[in-house]
Amino acid sequence: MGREFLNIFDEWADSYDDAVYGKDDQYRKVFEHYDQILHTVANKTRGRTVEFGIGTGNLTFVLLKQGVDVIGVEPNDKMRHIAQNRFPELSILNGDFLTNSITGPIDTITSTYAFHHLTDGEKLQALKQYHPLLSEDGQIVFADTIFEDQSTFEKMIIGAKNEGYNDLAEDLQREYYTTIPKMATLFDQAGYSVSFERLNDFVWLIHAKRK
Ligand SMILES: C[S@@+](CC[C@H](N)C(=O)[O-])C[C@H]1O[C@@H](n2cnc3c(N)ncnc32)[C@H](O)[C@@H]1O
Repeated sequence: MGREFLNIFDEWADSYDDAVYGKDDQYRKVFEHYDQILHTVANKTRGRTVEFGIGTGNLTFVLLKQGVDVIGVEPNDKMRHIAQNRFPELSILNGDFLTNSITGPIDTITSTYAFHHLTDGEKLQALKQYHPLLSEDGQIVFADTIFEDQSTFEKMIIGAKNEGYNDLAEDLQREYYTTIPKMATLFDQAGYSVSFERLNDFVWLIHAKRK
């Protein structure tokens, strides 16, 4: 479940790092301040940490540099091999947000640019699944594309089309991007208090603690 977009990363794996560092016009705004976003997430991360959807390992790199005890989880074979070659010593599991062999206690669950691969129903399921695995002061620190409300979301799709960014417009309509009010409800229903902080025009920091 939540694995329906994995084939996109078979194609994207080799050029993914070019996109995050501004070489793909369509995604320039999505990845604006990418390194700063990774550092914002890493600076909030502490203790035994699980990172989902590590991709080529860019957040992982920052976490390891900061001495964080991290376990990576990545379902796409190509992405996982890139990351494993980059960090031969690191434990990187073949799993996803919902199906994995992670056991608690975990102090931080983190992820960047990946939680939108789950439907809102699956997001709720994942958040409920993590609750008993988190230590008493455990936390979730995500950065992902999310919109203030439905009308902002629709304007971003129209904006992408007007710019001729058809891949981006298609992506925004294909994957499971959600809105802040909906995400806040999901965290509340799963037993967390949550806060949001804007990191660029598309991406917000989502920081949650067990209630
Ligand atoms: C846009 S990339 C983000 C990579 C990296 N976290 C970053 O910030 O650059 C999304 C990653 O999420 C992974 N992914 C896709 N579906 C997933 C799922 N259901 N559970 C966990 N990871 C998933 C993809 O394989 C890909 O590596």
